[in-house]
Amino acid sequence: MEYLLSPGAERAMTAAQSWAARLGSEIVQLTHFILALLDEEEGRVAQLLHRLGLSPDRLREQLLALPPAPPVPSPETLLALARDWSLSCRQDPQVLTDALLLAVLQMDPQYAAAVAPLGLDLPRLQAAVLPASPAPESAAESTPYPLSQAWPSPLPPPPSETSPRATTTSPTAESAPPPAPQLTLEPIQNAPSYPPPDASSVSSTSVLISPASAAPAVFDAVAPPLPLLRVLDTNCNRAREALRVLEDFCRFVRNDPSSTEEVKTLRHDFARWEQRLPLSLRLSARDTPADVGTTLTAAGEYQRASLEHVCQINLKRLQEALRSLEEYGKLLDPSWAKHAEQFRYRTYHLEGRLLHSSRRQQLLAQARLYWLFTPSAAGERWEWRLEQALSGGVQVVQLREKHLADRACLQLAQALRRRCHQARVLFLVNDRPDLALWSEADGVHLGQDDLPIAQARHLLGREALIGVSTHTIEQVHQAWQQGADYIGIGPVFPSQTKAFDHFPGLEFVRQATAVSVRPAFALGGITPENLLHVLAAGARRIAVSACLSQASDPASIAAQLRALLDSYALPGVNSVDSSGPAPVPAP
Ligand SMILES: Cc1ncc(COP(=O)(O)OP(=O)(O)O)c(N)n1
Ligand SMILES: Cc1nc(C(=O)O)sc1CCOP(=O)(O)O
Ligand SMILES: [Mg+2]
Repeated sequence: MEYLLSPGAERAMTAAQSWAARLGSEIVQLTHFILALLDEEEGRVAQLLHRLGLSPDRLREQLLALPPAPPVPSPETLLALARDWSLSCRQDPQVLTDALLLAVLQMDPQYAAAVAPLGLDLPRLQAAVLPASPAPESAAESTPYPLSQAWPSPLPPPPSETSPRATTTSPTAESAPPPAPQLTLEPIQNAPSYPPPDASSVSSTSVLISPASAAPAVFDAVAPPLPLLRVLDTNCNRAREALRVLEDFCRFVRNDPSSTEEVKTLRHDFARWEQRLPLSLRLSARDTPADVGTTLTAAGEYQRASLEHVCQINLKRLQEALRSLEEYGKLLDPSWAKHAEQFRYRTYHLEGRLLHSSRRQQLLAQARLYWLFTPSAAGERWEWRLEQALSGGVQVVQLREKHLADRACLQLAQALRRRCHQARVLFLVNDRPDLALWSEADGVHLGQDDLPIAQARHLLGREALIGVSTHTIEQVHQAWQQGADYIGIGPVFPSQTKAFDHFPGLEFVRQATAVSVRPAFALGGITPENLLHVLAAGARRIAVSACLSQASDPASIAAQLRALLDSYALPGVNSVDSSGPAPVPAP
C-alpha cells in the first residue's frame, strides 16, 4: 500500500533506521522513531514540544537512557495507524510528522506509559496537536495550535461508564476537553454489509472506517463490532505470545535449530496474516482496564512443573487462541477463518515434534551409559559380551570397527541393530553414515575428521541421531550449532582403546557440561573407580569401551556404572521424562 508522507515524515522514516544502526540495534525500535522525529529541528514535532515546554535535547537524553524499546511491528503498521488518524482527524490521508509521533506512542501501551513521565503523554500531545482545520505541513510548520483545541470529528460513545474509553465522549461535552482517544472513527448508524448485530449494539459499539484504511483488511468499509474486535485482538495477542514462548523453548531448551526455525516461520506467517486486521482497529477496541478477564485467575495459572510443561501449556494456549480466531473469524470472512484453521493444523505438527518426540530422541534423552563396541576384537564371544552389556544396563551401543571389510561390517551392524532394538537400546555406527543407513541404525557417530554433520544428515534424514566428538569448547558450541543430537566430550583420562597426546580432562568436562543442554557423554579411560570424579565435574552420561570390552564380567561392570550414574538426576532439560527416582547425592 502506498502512503502519502510529508517530506519531514519521509525523512524521519529513514532517520529512524539510521538511529537503530547508530545505537547498534538490528531492529528499529519505537524510540528510534522518536529520536528521528526530534532531529527535525524545524518540524511540527519540535514546535509541538516547544508549546508543551519540552526541550528536544533533554528528551533525547532521557530517551537514550531508557531500556530498549519494543520494535515497530512493521513500518506498514505504523504508517497505517498514522494515516488512519490523519484521515479521521484531519480528513487528509497525508501523514505529517506529528501524526507519526502519535502513532509511535500508540504502538505499545507499556512503552507509552514509560515515556509519558518524560512529557510524551499521549492524550496531552493529541490535545495539543489538532488544528481547527487541516493545514498542509509545509505551510503549517510555524503555526502553533492552541492546547485547548477540540477534536474535529465526533467520537464513538464510550462502551462503559467506568472504562477509560469514557474519554472518547464527544468534545462538545461541557466539561474540560477529555484526553484524546486513540482512534477517532465515526459511529456507525447502520451496518450495510456487516452481520448481524442488533440495532442497539450497532450504534453504540460499531465504527465506520474509511475505505482507504480497509484495503488490506478482512472486511469492506464497515468494521466489526467492538466485542468481536476484542475477541480477535485478544486471541491474536495470545497466539503471538504463545509462539514466542515456544520459540524460546525450541531455541534455548531444546537447542534445536530445526524446530526453532519451524516456530519462527509460523510466527512470521501468523504476524503477516494478523495484519489483515488493522492495528488501528484493534487498538480502538482494546479496553484493558474494563476487561473483566484481567482480574480473574485460574487454579494452576502460576504453576509450571517443568520446562516441558511450559511448552505444553503454551502449545495448548496457541491452539485455543487459533480455534477462537477461527470460530469468530467466520463472522468476518471465511477465508480468514480458514487460515486460522491451517495455522492450528501446523501447531499439531509442532506438538508432535516437541512433546511426542521420536522413540530415538526419548531413548537418547534417558541414556546415561554408552558403549563403544568392537565385536571383531571379542572374537567368537562377541554375542556373549553384547548380552552381558545389555543385561548390565548399557543404553546405547556403538559399532566401532576400524579395520573390518565393509560387507562384514554391514552384516555385523544389521545383527547388532536387530538385537539392540529388541532390547529397546539405541544402536549407532561409528564413522560411517552409509553403513548406518543400510543397517537401519538409529544414527551415526562422527569425529572431527569424519563427514560433516550436514552431509550425514542429508544422507540419514531428520530422524537419525547424529553424535559428534568434541575436544575443545569451541567444538562443543560448533557441534550444537550444526545440529548434533549429542556430543562425546573427551578424552578425560588415558585410554586403552585409543592413543591420545592431549587430554582436555575434567576441566573440559566441566566447561562442556555447563554449556550443554543436550546429551553430552564424557569418555576416555572411564571406569567404576574414577567415575565419581567425572560425575563431580558435572557429567551425567558417559561412554566407555575398554572397561566393558575387556572385562571378564561385563554385566557386573555395566551394572556398577549404571548404579552410580543413576544416583544422579539427569538435568530436566535433557530428558523427555525427567521424573526419574534419583536423589542427588553430594559427589
Ligand atoms: C560417543 C563417542 N564419542 C567420541 C568418539 C570418538 O570419535 P572419533 O574422534 O571419530 O574417533 P574414532 O572413535 O572414530 O576413532 C566415539 N567414537 N564415540
Ligand atoms: C575412541 C575414543 N574417543 C575418545 C574421545 O575423547 O574422543 S575417547 C575414546 C576411547 C574410549 O574408550 P575407553 O573407554 O576404552 O577409553
Ligand atoms: Mg571417527
